[in-house]
Amino acid sequence: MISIKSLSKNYNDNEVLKDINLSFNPGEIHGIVGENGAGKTTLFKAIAGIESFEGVIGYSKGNLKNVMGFLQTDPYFLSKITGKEYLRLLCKARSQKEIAISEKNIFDLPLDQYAETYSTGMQKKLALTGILMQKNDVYILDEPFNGVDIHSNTIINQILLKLKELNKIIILSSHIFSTLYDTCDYLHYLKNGSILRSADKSEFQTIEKEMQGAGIQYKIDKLNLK
Ligand SMILES: Nc1ncnc2c1ncn2[C@@H]1O[C@H](COP(=O)(O)OP(=O)(O)OP(=O)(O)O)[C@@H](O)[C@H]1O
Repeated sequence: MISIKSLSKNYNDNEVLKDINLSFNPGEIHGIVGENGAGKTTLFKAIAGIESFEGVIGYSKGNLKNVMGFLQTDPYFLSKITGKEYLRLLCKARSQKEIAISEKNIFDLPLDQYAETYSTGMQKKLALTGILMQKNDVYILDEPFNGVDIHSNTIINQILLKLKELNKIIILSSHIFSTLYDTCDYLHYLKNGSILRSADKSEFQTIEKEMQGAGIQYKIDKLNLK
């Protein structure tokens, strides 16, 4: 289990995360939803251990960093590294034995091409393939569906359900509610750095309505359109 207790984060005077308390169990898919700038990526970076924070993030099975795959919104690649080299590097980082990389190329990526020349969606698929090949226990996926074609979206959906079946911990963010309905067991609505509401599937619609309705009429009125 991952447990987050009293997590807060400031960037100078900007309090980006405020007293977050959450827990994630194996075999569960959790979705973090919220408007742009709500703090989703900051929360993910804190869990991934690449951002400082106040509070405690605990993992019941040892060092989280050694068993976690983090898919960033815009994955970073070293220059002049091919897709194949990248995947090999990630496998080596987990001391995986030499494996037939081309067999794992489920998104049909041009693996001999430099990763930096890939399109946005291809880069996301390469990074995702890499963390899947690592056979991690925990997956943190920042907008895994964004910029990815429909066919690949379906594949990612199925992968998530398979990971759940394998008792992994999965935490993801998305702005697309239909995909969240398909995959997530729980949703957490992050607003201005605080968890406004956590819900199981039976209450997803409440969160969707809350998010859709958040002051829209007031904002449109302010435009004073004529
Ligand atoms: N490195 C940084 N330095 C200063 N402020 C930052 C930094 N990173 C993020 N922020 C601020 O933290 C807040 C939360 O940003 P974050 O990227 O976590 O939001 P998000 O919910 O992931 O947004 P989006 O849906 O647009 O991806 C924003 O106000 C942002 O400007």
